[in-house]
This record gives sequence, C-alpha cells and structure tokens, in this order.
Amino acid sequence: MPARAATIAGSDSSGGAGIQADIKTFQECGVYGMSVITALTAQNTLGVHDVHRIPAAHIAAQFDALEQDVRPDAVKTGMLADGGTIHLVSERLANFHWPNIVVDPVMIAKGGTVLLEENAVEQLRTHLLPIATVITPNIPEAAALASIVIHSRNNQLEAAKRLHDLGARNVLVKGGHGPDKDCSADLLYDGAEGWWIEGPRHHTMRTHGTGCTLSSAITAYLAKGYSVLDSVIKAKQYIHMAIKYPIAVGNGHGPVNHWATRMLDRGEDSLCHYIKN
Ligand SMILES: Nc1ncnc2c1ncn2[C@@H]1O[C@H](COP(=O)(O)OP(=O)(O)O)[C@@H](O)[C@H]1O
Ligand SMILES: Cc1ncc(COP(=O)(O)OP(=O)(O)O)c(N)n1
Repeated sequence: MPARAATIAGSDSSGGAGIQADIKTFQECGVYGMSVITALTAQNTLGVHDVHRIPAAHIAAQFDALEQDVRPDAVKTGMLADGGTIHLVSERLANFHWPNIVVDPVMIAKGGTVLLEENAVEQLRTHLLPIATVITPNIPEAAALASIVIHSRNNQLEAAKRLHDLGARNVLVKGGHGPDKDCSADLLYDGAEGWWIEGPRHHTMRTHGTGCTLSSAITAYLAKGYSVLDSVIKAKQYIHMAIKYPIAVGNGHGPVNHWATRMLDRGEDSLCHYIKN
C-alpha cells in the first residue's frame, strides 16, 4: 500500500486552501490523500462568502469509514469551525491512535473571515495541542494560543516554548506574518532545540492557502517516514517553490502553485536553509 495521509478540514470551493489544497499537496508529495470534511465554504480569491458546518454525526461517520478500512500514516487538522468539532476530532484521534498528528490551528482567513469560533481557542489548547506531533500556528495564531505579543524572533521562540509547555511535542511558529522584508523565517522548537527554517520572502498577492499547503506537505513527508525536522525542511522547500513560481488564478489573493516543482521539472530549489537557534 502507498503511504497515506488524511486531512480533517474545511472545503474551499476555489481550490486554493482547505481540503483542496491539502489533497493537491498530498498528491504532489507522493502520498495517497484522504479527507474528513468538517465544513463547506463558498470561497474564492476575494474572500469567504458563506460557511456551512457539517453535522457532527457525519464527521464521525467519515472518521469511522477511514478507521475501518484505510487508516492514515499521518493526519492533519485545518479548519475545525467550533469547539464541538474540536472535541469530536480530538476524541476520535485519541481513540484511534492515528500516528503523526499535524495541527494547523486555523482561526482567521486572510480576508478576515473567522474560521474558528473565538470561544473555541481554549478547546484547541486543552484538547488538540496535547495530542499533536507538530502544531503549525502562524504568528497571530501563536500569539492567541500562547497569550503573548509577537514582534521579534525572540517573541516567536517564547511563544513556541509556551505552546510546547501546553503539550505539543513540536511547535512550528511560521513567519509569513513576520516583520522581516527579505526573509520568511519559521521556527521549529522540539522542547530542547530551536531551528530557524528560512526562505526568501516573495513579494506577491498569490499567497492564498500557504498555511494549508505547508502543513499538508509536512503531513505527507511524515507519512513517508521522514523525521519532523526533515519533513518541515522539505515542506518549506515545497511552499517556497509554490509561491516563487506563481499561476494566475482569480482576481484577488490568488492560490499558490501546487505543481510548481513538477511544472518546472527541476526538482527542489536550494534557496531555503535552516540554522540552529
Ligand atoms: N510572501 C512569502 N514569501 C515566502 N514565504 C512565505 C510568504 N508568505 C508565507 N510564506 C511561508 O508560507 C508558509 C505559511 O506561512 P504563513 O503565511 O505564516 O501561514 P498562514 O497561511 O497560516 O497565515 C510559511 O512557511 C511561511 O514562511
Ligand atoms: C476552508 C479553509 N480552510 C483554511 C483556510 C485558511 O487557509 P490558509 O492556508 O491559512 O490561507 P489563507 O486563507 O489565510 O490565505 C481557508 N481560507 N479556507
């Protein structure tokens, strides 16, 4: 059987983020992709226009269908919408013992639409963080979860330490929203060591779905058996290529190019590098 990855997330009708971005990324990274859909969004590159939550019984049925037949080698969570869904997802993940759990704590879309009810942040902290192999907050999400203001790399590290203390085994605080104009630096912290995984900052509007794409690439490489550090480095190279070589889709914040590596037929770019903190 091929390596298998599952995404537990919301659908983006325009295909740039959510379930669609995750499945495209799984495919490009060479793993078999599966999904548990938590919400449907009517969305395009201009924004999120409507959200329809999936009833809990049907989310549970999707989980059970995978468990009974095609267990994943790694799994990620994305848009979970509300506390009830977080509760159900964390209960299923804990009971099924699915390995390699990547938690992307999606809270707000780039256009400003709330994708997780504000009062569900505590459920994320107490239910999902403790079972996460890796958590991948962006800077505003890390700030909200760790109750800290993030203006600098030192703050990024402090947030990572606090989230590790809450139970996440590895914490990746992504730097896309950081202040550095030339570099987008993500910090990986495992409780002992910190690694800065850096790539050049691309000045572009086509960044819809960057977080979903990075976390699903990490999930794919974990499913293939890479270590957490190697999975994050390979995923960073994948997102770097997907932003650097854009495709023109839509009139707003366009999606990243999920097949950049294949289209260029040139393998992975070597511009990303990592350094010990
Ligand atoms: N303009 C950019 N140039 C290069 N890398 C970027 C850019 N924007 C985001 N990234 C990278 O994309 C990934 C997702 O980052 P981020 O934007 O922080 O997440 P989110 O989409 O969840 O807000 C990270 O690896 C980050 O460094
Ligand atoms: C259905 C759905 N899930 C997640 C997001 C957020 O995706 P992200 O990768 O953080 O990218 P942006 O939307 O912030 O560009 C989403 N929009 N829709």
